[in-house]
Amino acid sequence: MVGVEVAVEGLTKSFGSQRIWQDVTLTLPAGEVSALLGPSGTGKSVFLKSLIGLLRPEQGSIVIDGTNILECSSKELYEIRKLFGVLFQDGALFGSMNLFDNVAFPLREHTKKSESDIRKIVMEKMELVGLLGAEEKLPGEISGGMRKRAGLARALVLDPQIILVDEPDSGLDPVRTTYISQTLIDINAEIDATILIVSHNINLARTVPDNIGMLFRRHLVMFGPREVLLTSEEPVVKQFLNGTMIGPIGMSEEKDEAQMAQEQAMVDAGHHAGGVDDVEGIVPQMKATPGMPFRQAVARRQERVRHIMHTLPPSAQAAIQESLDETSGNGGDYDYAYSQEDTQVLPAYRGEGYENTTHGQG
Ligand SMILES: Nc1ncnc2c1ncn2[C@@H]1O[C@H](COP(=O)(O)OP(=O)(O)OP(=O)(O)O)[C@@H](O)[C@H]1O
Repeated sequence: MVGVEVAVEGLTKSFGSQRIWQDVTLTLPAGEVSALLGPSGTGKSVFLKSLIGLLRPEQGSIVIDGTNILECSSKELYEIRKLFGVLFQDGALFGSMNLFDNVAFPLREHTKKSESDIRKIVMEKMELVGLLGAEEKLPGEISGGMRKRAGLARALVLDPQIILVDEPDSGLDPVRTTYISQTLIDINAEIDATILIVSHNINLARTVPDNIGMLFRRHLVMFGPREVLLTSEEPVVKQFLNGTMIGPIGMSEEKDEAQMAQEQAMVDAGHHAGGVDDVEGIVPQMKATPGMPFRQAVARRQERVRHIMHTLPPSAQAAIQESLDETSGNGGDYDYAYSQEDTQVLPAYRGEGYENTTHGQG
């Protein structure tokens, strides 16, 4: 079963007189992984909360499984919400419950499953996120990365068709961020859920999603196949992807012309603009861990993108054509990104944070 599509049209949200974003239109393709990027404060979390009906945009529609959740009854909304699994930034665990009970919570709340069935499901999800053995721990006793993975396990127990993830990288080091990214890709391979990740992590944006969108200055700058954003010449997109100070994104507010000119002059005079050196173009997308099912979303997306190819900018078309050529050459088989040695890192990592993990001896 492939996850369901989420179709957003003309969505506008304000708090009082503060407009957060307006006229946002995008479709999360069924069963694919999408990411929504944007500088801090552009309303990514507000967008995510709107999709599950926790916040109510004043205009537009959000159609999920044939139902516009902005117009439906609360009973219908309740049913639609059951399709979702949500991972909030801090994992949103109950501090007084151990990880097992936290993960079991939605099952006890929303199903009539027996305790032995619940145990089976909980242990399966704990294994998927690499937390087997930590069931008895309290959220306060584990690292932020483990809490996130426990939150992810809990988001998965009702077999969601849509998974929303709010900043999976917040508070994690780059390596842990990559592991959680890998877990999300593996989950997509395994259950074919529609996934939306909200983030401002550049590495994650470059390597994880099939589709990318970006919010800036109260508008959706773009949304489409990853190649469109990753090859974009749009100044705000280029600045974001390279993390430099040069461009329209400022420290707090948007910059004015005078400030941009002043910063450009400093850089011209040899001042480092920060960020990495210009990374151009596209790096390969993460693949499911060897041993996981083949990620069906890849072929589905290729088929979909083939049909809209002529509507995309030339640079994106060229990048897509290149990836199509690569995969058609060997009968649609993708070579694995990880060597045998790399995969052996995983079990060791899975013991991360347990008290009896042996540490190096200096
Ligand atoms: N319930 C609320 N009531 C009033 N204003 C809110 C509410 N929730 C969010 N906001 C405002 O909406 C704006 C966008 O916030 P949001 O958290 O969605 O940004 P974000 O893009 O997710 O930022 P970050 O990347 O820093 O997490 C902020 O100005 C925030 O103050």
